[in-house]
Amino acid sequence: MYNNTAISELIEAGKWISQRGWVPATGGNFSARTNTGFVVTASGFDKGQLGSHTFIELDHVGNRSASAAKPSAETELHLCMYKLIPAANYVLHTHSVAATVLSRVIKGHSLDLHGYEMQKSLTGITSHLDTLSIPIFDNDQDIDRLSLLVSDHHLHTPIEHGVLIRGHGLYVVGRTIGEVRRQLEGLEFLFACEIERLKLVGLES
Ligand SMILES: CSC[C@@H](O)[C@@H](O)C(=O)COP(=O)(O)O
Ligand SMILES: [Zn+2]
Repeated sequence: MYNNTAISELIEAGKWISQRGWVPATGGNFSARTNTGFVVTASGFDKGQLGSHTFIELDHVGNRSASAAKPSAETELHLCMYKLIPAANYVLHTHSVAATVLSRVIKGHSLDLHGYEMQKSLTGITSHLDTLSIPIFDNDQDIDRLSLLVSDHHLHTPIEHGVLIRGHGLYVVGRTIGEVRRQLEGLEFLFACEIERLKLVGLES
């Protein structure tokens, strides 16, 4: 993947994600694997108004070439995903209301969804009877420590679609820009459904 292609795809994705309200107030960050490493959004920009100057190039181990802009504060989590999941070529991190609230309301270490036809929008899920499990990690301002936790977890339970960070947001991965966008949209739909369901039946159901 060439840097310019990746950057254009992420700029487009950023507009779409922002229109849906999933990256308010500069929240969120995006990246794509490239021939030389990966590109990640620079820190503190509105992710709905990205331009080529709002991306930072990093190599395979996360070292960056000299640049005036600062890479995302959560770059280490993107690097972590690329190291853990060889098939992941895109990582989108969003801060939707649904992901933020649901990850707080569920007290355990995973959100387990079943019974929804739309689970099939996630790669590898073929039935509403399957369980779609998204791990939840407690938020931590120390992103290196959080990344280590994610890496340790992956050793016994491989991350397939993404992870939730409690009270913070979602990280979703994909092989292509189309796949990562579909998985993000599918998960957001399911999170919204699950919140509505829990409001009606209560947390224990
Ligand atoms: C707007 S506060 C959110 C940030 O702390 C962070 O969680 C985030 O997603 C954006 O950080 P950034 O450094 O712009 O990539
Ligand atoms: Zn964030």
